[in-house]
Amino acid sequence: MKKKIVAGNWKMNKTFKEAEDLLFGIADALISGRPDDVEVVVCPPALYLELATDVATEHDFSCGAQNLSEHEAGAYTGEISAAMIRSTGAAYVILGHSERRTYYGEHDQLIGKKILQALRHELIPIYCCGEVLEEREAGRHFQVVEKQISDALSGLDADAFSKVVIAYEPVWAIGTGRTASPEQAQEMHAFIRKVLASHFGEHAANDTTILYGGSCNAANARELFANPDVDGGLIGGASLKAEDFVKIVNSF
Ligand SMILES: O=C(CO)COP(=O)(O)O
Repeated sequence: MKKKIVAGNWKMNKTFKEAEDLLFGIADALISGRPDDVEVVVCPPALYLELATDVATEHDFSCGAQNLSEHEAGAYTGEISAAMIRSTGAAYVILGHSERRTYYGEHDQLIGKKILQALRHELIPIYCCGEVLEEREAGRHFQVVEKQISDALSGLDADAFSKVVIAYEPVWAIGTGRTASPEQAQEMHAFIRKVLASHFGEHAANDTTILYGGSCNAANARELFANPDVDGGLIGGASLKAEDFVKIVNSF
């Protein structure tokens, strides 16, 4: 089912005490007011997931991880499995983020395996796609995003899309302060829905929640979320301050 979501990707930030403060800060700010129909998702480093889900359960928000292993279990030093993440009470997992593609060599085929692994363990993948600046300037952004979607999601049945979130994150907008314009975001989100319809059917297109990510903040969220195909945001920097993050939640 398509829904409104605001998700915070903390990336590799916060010590334990800082994470605790931020989680309680978010909980407090949400108590002061929030729209009923927006799901709030917090994605801290995996180390803090159990703590986060404890706070989240009491304050009606959800949690997600930032990555998982494509393997089930076993001798994979340093990896974290889907079952482990699910056992903390987390409901979501960010997969295919451009930072993982760039710094850790993740590619669509591997990400596709991780998506299936997430679904197998009842985690909702937030699949990130988006072009780099060169690709946009060359007019290849639609082609790039279509390929990322068809390659990584090719193993899914049409029914799975009710349990998949897509985040369009143009790489040139991530952490740069340069946001996609509301028109650019809407244009790409509508295109993603068209791609989903043509590869997986109308249901997949209508069921899938599509978030925008890339320098989304309290000042520009309202304009971005006002677009018919923008179902919410995946927030990086602005999710690290409780007040800013909850302002974004209240931008619908
Ligand atoms: O990468 C992002 C979320 O996953 C976006 O990061 P910023 O909001 O810091 O640009």
